[in-house]
Amino acid sequence: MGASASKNAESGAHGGEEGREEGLNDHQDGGQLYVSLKMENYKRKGELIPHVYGSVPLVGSWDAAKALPMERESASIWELSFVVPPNHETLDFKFLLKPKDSSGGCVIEEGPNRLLTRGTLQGDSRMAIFKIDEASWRAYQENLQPSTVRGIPDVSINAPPENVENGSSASLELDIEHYVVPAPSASANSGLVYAANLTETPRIFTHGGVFSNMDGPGGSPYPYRDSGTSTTARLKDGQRGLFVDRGVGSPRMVKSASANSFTGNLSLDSEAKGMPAAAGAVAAAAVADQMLGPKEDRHLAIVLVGLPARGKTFTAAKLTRYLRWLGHDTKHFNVGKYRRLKHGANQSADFFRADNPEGMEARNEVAALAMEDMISWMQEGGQVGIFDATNSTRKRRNMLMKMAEGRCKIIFLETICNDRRIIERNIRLKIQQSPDYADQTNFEAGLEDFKTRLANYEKVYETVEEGSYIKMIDMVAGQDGQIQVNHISGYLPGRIVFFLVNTHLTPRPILLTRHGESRDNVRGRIGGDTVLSDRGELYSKKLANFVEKRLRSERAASIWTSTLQRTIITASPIVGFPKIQWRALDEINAGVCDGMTYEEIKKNMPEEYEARKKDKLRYRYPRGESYLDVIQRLEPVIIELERQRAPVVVISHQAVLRALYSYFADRPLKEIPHIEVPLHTIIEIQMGVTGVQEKRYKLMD
Ligand SMILES: Nc1ncnc2c1ncn2[C@@H]1O[C@H](COP(=O)(O)OP(=O)(O)O)[C@@H](O)[C@H]1O
Ligand SMILES: O=P(O)(O)OC[C@H]1O[C@@](CO)(OP(=O)(O)O)[C@@H](O)[C@@H]1O
Repeated sequence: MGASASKNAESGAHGGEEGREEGLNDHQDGGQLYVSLKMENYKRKGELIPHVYGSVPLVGSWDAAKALPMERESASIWELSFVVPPNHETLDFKFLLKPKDSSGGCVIEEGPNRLLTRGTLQGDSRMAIFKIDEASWRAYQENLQPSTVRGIPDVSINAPPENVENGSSASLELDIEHYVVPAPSASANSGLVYAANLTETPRIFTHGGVFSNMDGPGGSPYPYRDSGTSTTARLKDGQRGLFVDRGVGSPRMVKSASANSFTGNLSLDSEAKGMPAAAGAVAAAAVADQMLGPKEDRHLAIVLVGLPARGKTFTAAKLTRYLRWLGHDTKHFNVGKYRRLKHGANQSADFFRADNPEGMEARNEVAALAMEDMISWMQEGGQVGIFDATNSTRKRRNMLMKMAEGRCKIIFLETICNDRRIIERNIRLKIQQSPDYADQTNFEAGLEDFKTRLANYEKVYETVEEGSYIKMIDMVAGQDGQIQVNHISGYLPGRIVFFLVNTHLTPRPILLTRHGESRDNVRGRIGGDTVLSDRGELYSKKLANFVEKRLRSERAASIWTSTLQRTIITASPIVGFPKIQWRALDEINAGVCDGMTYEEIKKNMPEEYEARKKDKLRYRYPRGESYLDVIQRLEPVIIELERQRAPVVVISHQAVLRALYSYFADRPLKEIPHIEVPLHTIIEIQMGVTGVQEKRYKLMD
């Protein structure tokens, strides 16, 4: 049994530990005491209601009929709270069980009376034993440290104290580089790899086919250099047409291991149609589309349009990452990759002339091949295909629309940039990054060739005026950009527009860290709302020191925390930056398991333990959340992180940071629950013009 007390009747968070009594006496001088008694039983499913009765009128004066019923706090935890004056007379009490329907008599717990003096429970906490089968109830001691953060506003800022050293015992080396540790191999380093290399490989390669180059100027067999694949293209003379193995691949089905996960009520038939691995709004929209939408609308093709070096591949990669993270089955098809594999990576600008019939035919052919691959994949269950090429003439777009007819819905996404300086920078980046110029040792010659290629495209470029489209106009040039949309409707297109409106290229760091070690971390208890351990306190000071040094030269920055006190307290020594509490950043809700150790869950709720072990991503704690639920509620956080132009420090929790990190690092959903996010370590995500880069600092063990 447990009791907690504080001066404030609003507190009383529970953390769950037996035998701790600290913290009470500090809060008993005057005012009222908040007392919270808790009982826990996993086996009884509510036929018996625990009550409290005792020596004072408040709890029935030992009259069982007047005993106070406890309230159900979760599936297995019952709670009774009341307020007493700090100098209240000693309260003797006992727990008793009464049947729900008041039919039979009540059962009073065995053993001596329990004693509450000045809000403190006297003696050892002990199990409550009743003389009926399976009726020993766990009575556990609460976290007695009253919240120190309740009632602080959602946004706050603490100014630097005058002449006060920021925690001398926690001072950092002057050089923060001293704390750098290697990032894991699958880290967030898209900025170092050209995005097109990571796109889909033609099926002809993945399914053992052979690429023909008869109609292209490529010539003899060549090995293809591509950091994203190890594919070697073999060319076979005299072979026309392309071999695409259509008999492969199966729908990506989501099978739920947990009865509570979102597919629980869907028929196998609708599962087989390939629902996304998602919860909440994404799942609801997917179900509605399956049931109500026209068949072709179940698959969406985002077809990029734009001149070279306008950020098409960059945007396509980013959108792919976002949609995948939300749980939409999404693939990025880059026609340039198909072209390089079929015709070689070093075509000169001539290849791209509109009056070069061979070049035109070769380019249309690879575009058609990529489109076919994309549609085949959709027919096997794929949801969103991102088709990345210039598609800069109406004729090419007509070809694509014809191919898509009755098979998928097309939305054109045109990137337009009128800023010469940005285009010049993009061109230089392309020469450095694109495999097209990997063999070109003379940078200036590469530059010249690319500019001629660009001019060839400009001659015949036709902006999109047909069908459904989204135009991003000067979106990276500063605040003056705009998005134009035409004929856009539906859940997913709406989300895509919202995402694109908020993204930009302003370089800035995002620092992700867990709170300092909490008392529950020390005890191995999950969830809860405890304060920090001594080591956790030390980390909070080191973190403040680090943030001050790392963000010294930044004009603006903000600190985001959850609403749980371990993150708020971790942020408290940071001064001079606004702090914002986000409920969305709260740790995964462990529902009825909140406050337990993993061992306790294994022992008391073995089915839950096993179900989570089997499918940690989809498993939803009874009355709590799954990782997929967490991802859903983090979507506004991701949008806001994309929208912010100043640095942000996010102080949150293990599960939440796994989900956020996976977005930046483009890690598959299934890996999210297993990503390592160590305590006392800062993951710095640098957003910039080439993508995302990661750096890690470990401030202490
Ligand atoms: N909307 C945009 N407008 C202009 N430049 C952009 C945009 N988005 C990204 N960029 C920049 O363009 C650079 C080149 O982009 P890339 O995607 O390779 O161009 P494309 O695919 O159009 O040839 C990127 O590294 C990025 O810095
Ligand atoms: O999903 P798993 O691996 O259980 O990790 C999430 C757990 O991490 C913990 C610590 O065990 O997070 P944190 O201390 O960062 O708030 C728990 O509160 C939370 O339930």
